[in-house]
Amino acid sequence: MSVRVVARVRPLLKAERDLDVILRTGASAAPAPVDAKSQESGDRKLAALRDRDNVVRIPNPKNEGEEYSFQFNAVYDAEVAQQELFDAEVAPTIKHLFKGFDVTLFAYGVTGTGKTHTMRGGKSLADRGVIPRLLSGIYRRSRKMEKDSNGETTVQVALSYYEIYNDKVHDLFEPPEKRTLAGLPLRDNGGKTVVVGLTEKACTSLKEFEGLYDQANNNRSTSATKLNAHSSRSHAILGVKITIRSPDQTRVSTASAIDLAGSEDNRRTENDKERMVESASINKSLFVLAQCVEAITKKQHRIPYRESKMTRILSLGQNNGLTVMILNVAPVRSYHLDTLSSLNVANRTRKIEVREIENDPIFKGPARPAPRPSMAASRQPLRPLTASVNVNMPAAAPKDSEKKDDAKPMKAFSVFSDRPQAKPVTQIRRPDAKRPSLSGEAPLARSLKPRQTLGPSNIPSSHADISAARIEAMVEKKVEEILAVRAVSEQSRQTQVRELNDQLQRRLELLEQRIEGSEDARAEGLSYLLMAKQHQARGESSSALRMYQLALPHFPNNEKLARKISILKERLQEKSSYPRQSLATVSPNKGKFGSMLSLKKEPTLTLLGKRQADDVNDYQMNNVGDDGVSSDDDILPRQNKKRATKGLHQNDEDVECLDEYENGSLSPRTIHLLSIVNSRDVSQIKLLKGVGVKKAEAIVDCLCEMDQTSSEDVVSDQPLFQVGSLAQLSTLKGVGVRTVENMRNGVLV
Ligand SMILES: Nc1ncnc2c1ncn2[C@@H]1O[C@H](COP(=O)(O)OP(=O)(O)OP(=O)(O)O)[C@@H](O)[C@H]1O
Repeated sequence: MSVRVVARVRPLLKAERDLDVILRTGASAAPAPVDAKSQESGDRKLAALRDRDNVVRIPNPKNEGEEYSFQFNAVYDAEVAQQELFDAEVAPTIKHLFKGFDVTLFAYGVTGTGKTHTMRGGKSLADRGVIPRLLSGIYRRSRKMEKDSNGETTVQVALSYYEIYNDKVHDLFEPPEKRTLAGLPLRDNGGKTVVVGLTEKACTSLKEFEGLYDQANNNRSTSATKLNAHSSRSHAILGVKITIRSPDQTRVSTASAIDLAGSEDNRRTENDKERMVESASINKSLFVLAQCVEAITKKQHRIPYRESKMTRILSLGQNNGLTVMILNVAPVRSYHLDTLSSLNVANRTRKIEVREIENDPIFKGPARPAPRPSMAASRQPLRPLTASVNVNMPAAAPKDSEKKDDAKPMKAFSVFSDRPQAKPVTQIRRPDAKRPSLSGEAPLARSLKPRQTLGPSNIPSSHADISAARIEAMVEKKVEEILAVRAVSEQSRQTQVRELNDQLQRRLELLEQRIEGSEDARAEGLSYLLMAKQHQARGESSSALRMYQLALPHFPNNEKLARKISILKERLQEKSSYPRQSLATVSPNKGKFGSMLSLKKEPTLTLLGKRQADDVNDYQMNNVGDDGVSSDDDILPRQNKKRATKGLHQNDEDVECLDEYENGSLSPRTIHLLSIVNSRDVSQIKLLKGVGVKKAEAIVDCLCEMDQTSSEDVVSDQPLFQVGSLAQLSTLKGVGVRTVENMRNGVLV
């Protein structure tokens, strides 16, 4: 089925005069065939409505004696009310919508020709445009469907509404301050172009719709121009998605109602810079639309859809379902060339075929094989309407006029060269019927030369003899357009660059963080390795093993490290099978846990006792195998007897300290010091006087080993090992008496 194209001529506005009317509408010499089926079904009224006047006639701008005529599916003159247009063109599409077909309705035309009036309309009931009437029809049909099915079928209506302003998509359901510079992105989804991140609002009644629609329209970009006090500066697209759920299937279809911005001649609009930029963007997208239409009808390989967001979304000729184009035209001379250009585009659009394919329903229950799985996704082939040859040429066109045109090149539209006819002024009515007629004024019509020029896309092919002045004007217009387009692209390029910079900056930061993170992790791993080596060098194999194991996650694929760990494990296992009795016999005080645990059991260890313990330690160290691996060596802290004896009597503090060593009574200072050590918190311990990070770590490691060994060898829920005295503290690995003194002296209580 081809795109249905209907023309609507608007009435004269207050500032326009009857004398300037140049358009004529009239019945085609070859009326469109009335659908036999609809007659049979008794729908004669609709058939009559649609079989109305279907030709628009416009004089040749260069020779007023000649007239071009364009035939459309229907033509609605100035007297046609909103209701009539809706009943004839839009109401019939609603039933298709409910059968699962998508419907696209769009208004096309020059600025100020009545597109918004047609689509949105006025506030009064009679003035309501196509969109509110469409919604009203949808709700009425939904209620009926739900009622007829006794509530088994439900219909949900959801709305989306967005505009394309300066080739950026903005959600009209969102307030303008939420807009981003780049607008919303488009994506291709199964052959359809979708806007990503668009708000979809469920809407249950016409009243709710009116509220939403009015609110959203306040967000639309409109401005006053010289040609239209409320000119739309954007293309507005309303999507009405209906979801019909019956017990066995769900059908989704969408009606898209599009109010395109109108093309404008900037010499007539006297637009300022901002309006110029908008205008250039509007003109560019409409120019691309015209190019798409031309490319489709000429069966060209490449259709430039992607050159503008509007053409991408409209996807004329690629969208399934039904498409109705309403061409809005102004009847007056000041629009002469623009009207001619619009008529040309619309005339070509008629030849575009649209596949009448309904959306696939979603079945409930077990999955059914899709009837044509490839069809839903594949795009339809583009082809011109084959039966549309010379559609504008009325069958009864005068033969002599054909002969007369023999020598001329073929025209895309028919030309009547009969005598100038009386202008059907009665057809072009002003909206305000009470307005006094100006027909008595001096006939200025002829003196008013059209100031606008044709764009290169829409110059009729017969215009071989265009005057130099006209060419100059065309060139001037084109240059202006190109400059404005450049301004738009420069603006968007700068935006892109800014966004790119932001993105790059963010990525750089992330990268830095990652590198820093990995470097930190590597440094940590290396420090574990270093500590492991130090432990190993000291013969503390189990500590070394622990450090190697801690290093392993930082070097996950390091075979050497894995090998070291397994060797150490083996050695430790071998050693753990050594008889422990030897130790027990050496020092009955220590029991089987070695010196530290014996210290734990003897918190009041004296220096003498300590020395005895040291002797045992030395003995044990001597019993360690060559490889330094021993079951107890890692548990037994080394002593620094020399340092202990040397530093104990240095001052009063030392004396107090010595007392504590000897009698085990703990001062608040010592209790505090021990609580810090027992906290096993490296960050706290390293702050103690004379203790750096390494020493703090060594202390914590030593305590952890004690915990581990205690829990492994004694009882699993053994409480953590606690250092109970200064003496005990001084026996820890890396801590001598001197260190204990320092630590204690530094503690403030
Ligand atoms: N059929 C009509 N009956 C009465 N008034 C009309 C009709 N069509 C258009 N008008 C009037 O013409 C003027 C311009 O119409 P409108 O704003 O709809 O044009 P437009 O094509 O949407 O313009 P733009 O592209 O600049 O947005 C308005 O004042 C509108 O009320």
